[in-house]
Amino acid sequence: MRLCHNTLKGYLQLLDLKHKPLHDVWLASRSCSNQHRLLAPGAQRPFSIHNIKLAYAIVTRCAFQFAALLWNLHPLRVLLMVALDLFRGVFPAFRGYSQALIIDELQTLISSGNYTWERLVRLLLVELGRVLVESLIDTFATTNENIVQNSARYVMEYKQMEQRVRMDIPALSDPVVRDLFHESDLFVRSCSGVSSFGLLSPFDFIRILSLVSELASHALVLYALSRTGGHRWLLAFSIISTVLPLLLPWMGHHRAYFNDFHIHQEARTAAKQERMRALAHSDPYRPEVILFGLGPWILQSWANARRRMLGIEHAQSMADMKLSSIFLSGVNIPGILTSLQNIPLVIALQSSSASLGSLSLYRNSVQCFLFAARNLVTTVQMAFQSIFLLGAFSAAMEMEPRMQPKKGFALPYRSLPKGMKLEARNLSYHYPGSKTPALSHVNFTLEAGETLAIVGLNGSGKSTLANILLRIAEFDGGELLVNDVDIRRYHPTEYHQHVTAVFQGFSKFNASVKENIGVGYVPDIGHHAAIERAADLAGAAGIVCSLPKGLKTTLDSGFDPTTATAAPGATGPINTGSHDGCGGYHPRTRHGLSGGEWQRIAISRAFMRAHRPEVQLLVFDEPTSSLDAHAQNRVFDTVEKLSRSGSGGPGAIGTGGRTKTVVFITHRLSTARRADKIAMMEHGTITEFGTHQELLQRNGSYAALYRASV
Ligand SMILES: Nc1ncnc2c1ncn2[C@@H]1O[C@H](COP(=O)(O)OP(=O)(O)OP(=O)(O)O)[C@@H](O)[C@H]1O
Repeated sequence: MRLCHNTLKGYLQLLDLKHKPLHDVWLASRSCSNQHRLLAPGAQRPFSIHNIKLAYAIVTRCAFQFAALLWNLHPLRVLLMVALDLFRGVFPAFRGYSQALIIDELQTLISSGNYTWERLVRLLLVELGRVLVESLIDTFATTNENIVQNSARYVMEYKQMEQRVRMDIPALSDPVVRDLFHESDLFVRSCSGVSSFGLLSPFDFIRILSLVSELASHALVLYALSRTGGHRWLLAFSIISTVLPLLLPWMGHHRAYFNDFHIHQEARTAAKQERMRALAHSDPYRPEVILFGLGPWILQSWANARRRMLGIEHAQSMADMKLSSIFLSGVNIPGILTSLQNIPLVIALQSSSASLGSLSLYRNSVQCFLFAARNLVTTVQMAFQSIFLLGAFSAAMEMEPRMQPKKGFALPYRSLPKGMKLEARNLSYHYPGSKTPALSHVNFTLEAGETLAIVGLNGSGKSTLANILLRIAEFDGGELLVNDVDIRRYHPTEYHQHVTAVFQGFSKFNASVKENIGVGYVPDIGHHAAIERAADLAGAAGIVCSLPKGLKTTLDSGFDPTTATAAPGATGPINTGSHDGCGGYHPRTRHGLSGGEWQRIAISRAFMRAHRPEVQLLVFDEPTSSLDAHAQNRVFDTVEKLSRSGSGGPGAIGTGGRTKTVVFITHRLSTARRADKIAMMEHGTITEFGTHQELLQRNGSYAALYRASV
């Protein structure tokens, strides 16, 4: 009755898992015995009943999709791959049989003294043919498998990147989502055998088939031999002595490896060690490392982390030693048991009429069985871990960006002729994990075509407000109406086509000037004229002309994510290089730019699309903080022209009526005077809002206005 109850409970749990979102099943596999903690992303899951149930739930939901993905790539090749893997499994048994026939023939030759070589030569030729066919099939199977594997990796990498670029900031700022993508990435990389689990691959599932067929073929040979020889006890002895060495390392072996505390401590220490190593190797950080004399501190911190790491590794190995006992690890028990397998052979040789060939086949089969069984255990362990990564991959593919409107709620963007109308009502926003709000009850209305300057102290929420207006971040309270429609009803991708911006922390790419500017409007990235026009509007034409290769000059951002060799603010050109396909090396020069020059490149990027008729909102977050007074005025004059229609038809700029709304963020009240309206921000809220004149009247003077903002 009790058993029945437990079975029912287990079944209901499985049913429950079946209905849980895949993401939740994957997350459950990361739970530790300490309920408040999760296993680090990429950590191995313990082999427990709970995890086996989770693995089963993942396999039943994802294996078919994964198989379908492979099938859709190359149906014939996949079929061939599975068939050949099954077929290759029986090769070792064939090999043993063929070699046993040769040994038997040799034994007959020697014992009978009848030297007719004809049959032996025939057997040798057959063996040669077998080796040839085996290696041909092996080569074909490996090539076929590589093609399937590479295609699968291509498709999965593509899907993974597609999801990555689809995700918005609210989704990616969730640490669980970041971990999910991390494990999904491990799964994709594991397709070519590269992952934190070692030589793991989703193709391990297929390798299991091959190992099972190998085991079955050896078992069949052993069964046939022991039946004809009549020595079943020999077979039993061989099996026990074969299986025991496999079981020994497992006996009483709860590895410290799976200890939650050790996993977390190890992950933290490894991260610290890696941070210090990166700091020592990185050139972008070099000026501050030198200036602040960070060398000894880096060394000390790295050494502490390294020593702690070695301590953890030592503690783990001691725990392993304790569990499997010093005696067992000191004496080569598996070796002794393997040599014990020779005993039945010697007895059989003396007591029966068994031939030398059949005994050698017997010995070979036992050895191969042992080897294949060991491989199977390792492969199953790997495949078990792979299942959770597969779960992460499939769950990541199901993720939806958080800012996407639900079906039925979405509306197409509605344009107004004069630009974008913005209306914030009690807008509030908390950064994830932050106790104090970055924005709190922000209220303002900006009519279409008006210019708004947002002024405030550091940390008052200006950039956060800009990101919300640009639909980069999602607010968590209040309302934001764009052209009288709730902004959450617009699809972010569509909305972004109607805005352009210069971010305070704009991107600097290690790429040509052309690409650095052209990404502002990708359809025109190849049009030199469009890029030159944008650079000219931003006052960057002179910079481009002075560069050695003009628009084609490769810029140095000061940060290289792959090699981390470039220095920030480098005054001279830096040499990096690229390898050609023929083993040659071409040194490539990257050109550094000053802070103000980079800022003009970023403004050019925003100007690539600012003139386009569909663009209705221009947001500039501290666009001129590094520019001299002359350049600053020039940029603001251009922004003014860009926000008005010209006489040259749609897209022309000039002095006509307003067609775009402009929001710029500044610390300077003198700059803010250029705007139609000024918003003074303090502690995440707007304390003053109105025209320049209104604010002056309310506060009396600039000084009072400034004090009001402080
Ligand atoms: N990613 C983040 N996570 C948590 N808090 C953040 C994050 N970014 C900004 N904040 C906090 O939100 C508040 C507003 O930041 P915001 O960048 O909007 O200020 P700002 O007015 O633009 O400042 P500055 O003039 O220095 O650019 C600050 O208190 C800041 O510490």
